[in-house]
Parts: sequence; C-alpha cells; structure tokens
Amino acid sequence: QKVLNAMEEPSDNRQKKVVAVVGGGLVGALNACFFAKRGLDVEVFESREDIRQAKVVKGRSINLALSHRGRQALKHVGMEEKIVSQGIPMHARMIHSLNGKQSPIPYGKKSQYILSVDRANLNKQLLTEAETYPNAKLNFDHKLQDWSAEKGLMTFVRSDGTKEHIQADLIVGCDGAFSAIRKQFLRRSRFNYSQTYIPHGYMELTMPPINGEFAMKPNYLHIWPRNTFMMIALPNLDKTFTCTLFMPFDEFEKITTGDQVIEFFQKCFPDSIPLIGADALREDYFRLPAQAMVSVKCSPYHIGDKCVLMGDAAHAVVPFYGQGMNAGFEDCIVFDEIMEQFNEDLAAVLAEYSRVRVPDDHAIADLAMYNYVEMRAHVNSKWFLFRKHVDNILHFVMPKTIIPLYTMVTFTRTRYHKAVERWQWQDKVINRGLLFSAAGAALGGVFLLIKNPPDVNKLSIPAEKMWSRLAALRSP
Ligand SMILES: Cc1cc2nc3c(=O)[nH]c(=O)nc-3n(C[C@H](O)[C@H](O)[C@H](O)COP(=O)(O)OP(=O)(O)OC[C@H]3O[C@@H](n4cnc5c(N)ncnc54)[C@H](O)[C@@H]3O)c2cc1C
Ligand SMILES: NC(=O)C1=CN([C@@H]2O[C@H](COP(=O)(O)OP(=O)(O)OC[C@H]3O[C@@H](n4cnc5c(N)ncnc54)[C@H](OP(=O)(O)O)[C@@H]3O)[C@@H](O)[C@H]2O)C=CC1
Ligand SMILES: Nc1ccccc1C(=O)C[C@H](N)C(=O)O
Repeated sequence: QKVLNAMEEPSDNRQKKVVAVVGGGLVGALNACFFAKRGLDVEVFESREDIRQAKVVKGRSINLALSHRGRQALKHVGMEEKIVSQGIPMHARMIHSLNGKQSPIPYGKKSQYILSVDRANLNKQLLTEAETYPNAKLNFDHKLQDWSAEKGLMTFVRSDGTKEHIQADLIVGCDGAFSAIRKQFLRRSRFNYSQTYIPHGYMELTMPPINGEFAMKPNYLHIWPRNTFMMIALPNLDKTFTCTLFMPFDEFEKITTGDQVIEFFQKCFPDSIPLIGADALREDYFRLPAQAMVSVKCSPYHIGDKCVLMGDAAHAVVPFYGQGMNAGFEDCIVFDEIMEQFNEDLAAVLAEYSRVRVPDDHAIADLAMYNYVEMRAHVNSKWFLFRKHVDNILHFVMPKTIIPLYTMVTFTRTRYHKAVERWQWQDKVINRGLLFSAAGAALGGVFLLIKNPPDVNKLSIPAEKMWSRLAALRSP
C-alpha cells in the first residue's frame, strides 16, 4: 500500500495536504494545476493511457465551446491566452432554413463570442501544464476499482492486471459522467441522486474543407433547427466542421440504408449534402451508433473531509448549452476560492463547497435541457426573435437592470441559479411591459378613431375586405 506523503515540509504551520485527483480528463487535469499552484502535493490517476502518446484519442466530441467561466479558470493557471489563441471565435448562431437561407443571431455584443476548441488538444495541454509543477505527478493506466471513504484508501487496477493501493488526505473525483468515485456515495445515507437519459441521441459527421477553405462561414455556430430535432456544426482549426445531428433514437433507428440517409438529408438538411458529400454521408452515418446523453444531479458533493466530486462526476449535463466543461472548470475556481476563505480546513471547505455549488450546477443542468428546445425550435419563431431584439435594446438602455439570460450564462460568472432567478423576473417584467404597451397603443388608436372618425367611403381598403382580413387573422 502506497501512502501519498507530502513531498516537502510546509513552510507555514499548516499541515501539508496530499491530494489524489481521480480522472485526468479536462477537469481533473485543470484541477491538478489548481492544487499544485496552491502548493499542495497532488497526484492524478487516469484510467486511460497518456493521450499525448496515444495514436488515436477516443472521446465524446471533437470540439467544445469554451466561454467566460472556462476562460476565467484557465486564466487562473496562466493558460487562457494559449488556449484562446488556438480557438475559433463564434460570434453568432447561423440559422439554416429549409430553403437554404442563412440568418445570423448574434450571441451578444459585437465583442462577445464563444470559442470552438479542440477537446483532445485542450486535454493534452492541461496535462502538460500540470506536469510543469514539481509537486504534481501524473499516473496513467490507473483505473480506480474501489475505494473506502472512511480510510481514504483507493484500489487501482492496471492493464496488466496488477493492483495498487493508495491513500491520500483528500480524494477528488473528476472521473466523468460514469464516476467510479460517485458509486460509493450511492451507498451512503442522505445522498440524493437522479439520472435521466433523454430519448434523443447524437451522431458526429465531418464536413471537409472545399478547395482548402471552410465549406461554410467559420465564425458561427451553424444550426439547422427542425423543431423536434436539429443538426449543428462547429468549426475546427483544420478547416473542417464537426456536424452533430441530435434526434430521437426512434428516428435514428428508422434509417437503415445509405439511400435512406440521403433521402432524410434531402428532406431536412438539403444544403448540407454537397458540403458533407453524399458518399461520405452514406458511410459515416453507419460508422458508430447514435450516442446517448445523460443528465446526472446529486447532492451533497462531499463525504466528510475526505472526498469531493467535481466536473461531470458531480453534474453530467446534456450538452446543449455548451456549458458542461465550463461549469466543471468553474468548479475548480469556486473550490479554490473556498480553500482560501477557510484556510484549507478540509472539513469546512468541503461542506461549504457542496452548499455553494449544488444549486448552481443543478441550475445549469436544467438550463441545458431548456436550451435544446431554444436551439431546435424557438429560433424558428418570430416571437422569439422579436423578444431577443427587445431584450438586446433594453440591455443597451439599462445594462445593469436587464441582462439577457444567454449573456449571464455565457459571458459572466453570475451564479447559474441567480441567472435563472433573474431571467424569470426579467421575463415577467418585459412581457408585462409589452402587454401594457400593446394595450396602450390599441387604446390610443381607439381613442383617436373615436375623436376623428374616418370617412368610411375614403378608406383605401373597403370595410368588408377589412373584416374578412381580420377574420382570416383569427382563424388558425
Ligand atoms: C457531445 C458533447 C458535446 C459537448 N460539448 C461541450 C461544449 O461545447 N462545451 C462545454 O463546456 N462542455 C461540453 N460538453 C461537456 C464536456 O464534455 C464535459 O462536461 C467535460 O468533458 C467534463 O470533464 P470531466 O473532466 O469532468 O470528465 P471527462 O472529460 O469525462 O474526464 C473524466 C476522466 O476520468 C477518467 N476516468 C473515468 N473513470 C475512471 C476510473 N475509474 N479511474 C480513473 N480514471 C477514470 C476518464 O478516462 C477521463 O479521462 C459536451 C459533452 C458532450 C457529450
Ligand atoms: N452528459 C452526457 O450525456 C455524457 C457526457 N459524457 C461526457 O463526455 C466526455 C467525454 O467522454 P468520453 O471520454 O468519451 O467517455 P466515454 O463515454 O467513452 O466513457 C468513459 C468511460 O466511462 C465508462 N462508461 C461509458 N459509458 C458508460 C455507461 N453507459 N455506463 C457506465 N459506464 C460507462 C467506460 O468505462 P469502462 O472502461 O468501465 O467501460 C468508459 O471507458 C466526458 O465529459 C463525459 O463525462 C459522456 C457520456 C455522456
Ligand atoms: N457546444 C454545443 C454542443 C452541443 C449543443 C450546443 C452547443 C452550444 O454551444 C450551443 C450554444 N451555446 C448556443 O446556445 O447556440
């Protein structure tokens, strides 16, 4: 059994803590940098081999949308500029109508954008950054098999079947949506847990460059919203786009031949066929089955002063807000802030972390579900587009009073649950305002008509025609 010992004596009178981070994915690797920067000794245990040496990197999605929360966390460990310089800014949604028309909907002000970044590259750079700290060590091919919350003792199994037993002061579970660390929480009393698989799946398809250039405008997140399902595309540095088709599993399963794939794309995304390529479509559609999406909510995130969950291990969310990683990165900042506030007293820090973070992570889980409906359906509605304009104008006039939800979530560090509360309040106020304005305008019109009744004979539209037009407006 290996007991992780502090690599050197602490310079102050605090007991030097040794931290084991389980999972060297995006959040685990970043968290290792946070702990190491704080001066703690940290070891990462990752089940996969070192992805920096691997020939093929298996993973969920090729690219990710990075926004303010994630950037702030990267900034804390001095990596923001490096990562941002390798990202592609996306300033707006680009809506593809059935007839091929493209219309942009900006994400915020001119200077506000989200960034498309390469997942594997980000993970590799975070691991390399963690390794630059002398007090951080990375262990690959270490899959957590079991652990004890009471003893802080973990058992790892390696690909050759050998086992390693390791003890640490603090265990940080960053082992993703299907966390092995979280399994032990499930056995404990007063641990709340829910897991929901949505009935939709997703499939990734590649849109290659055309004559060495992007096949579509690169600085947008492209959306083909078809009300009950959608396709999106994010740009990559190699001038390809990664298209992701989100659709009910039933619909994926109805398509069983290459010809049916083309028929389906012809009907729903005709403008994308020449860009992806009909032959590629026929093949790529069947390369992998559609993947499932799960939303996991749990609380609390800690056990005593021994263990804490972060990232997808604590809160796997459906991907539709592009906030899963950003929220996980923000977890690292919040934990670090609380460590500072409570002078690294782990019992106090862990309890406070759960108290502060659970409502926010649960809020982003709900918002992520909502954003799927916004992206696939609401963007097609004239009322939604009108409201977006109204919100933007009000935000311009009263920047501190009215802040669009998307701006709060994506371009600020407003706590997610506060953003939801504020959104609901703003929505009520704006809708009432619009209703009163419409009623006021109508009343004003009636008043003017009564004061100056028009000469019916001089109306440019004959009265009967006007009535029939009004009747047509009312019928569905
Ligand atoms: C299709 C899709 C698109 C997405 N797009 C976005 C986006 O645009 N923006 C965004 O912010 N988020 C996005 N996300 C979410 C994002 O991928 C996750 O939130 C993020 O990867 C979470 O990081 P993590 O480190 O917590 O988990 P992971 O990245 O899953 O890392 C977990 C690590 O733990 C390791 N591990 C697992 N089990 C063990 C074990 N037993 N022992 C040791 N190690 C173990 C795994 O090998 C892995 O390396 C998307 C997700 C999906 C599925
Ligand atoms: N919110 C969501 O809907 C989902 C999000 N994700 C996130 O996407 C990112 C990248 O994922 P990626 O690296 O590709 O991870 P994978 O989906 O490939 O899974 C990583 C490991 O988790 C285990 N696993 C996978 N599926 C299941 C399952 N259904 N039940 C139990 N265990 C499972 C497997 O471990 P073993 O070797 O033991 O089989 C697998 O090796 C991560 O953030 C992940 O957390 C992943 C899936 C869904
Ligand atoms: N990265 C993603 C992956 C899957 C689905 C959506 C996204 C988004 O980023 C959506 C974006 N935030 C939007 O609201 O337009």
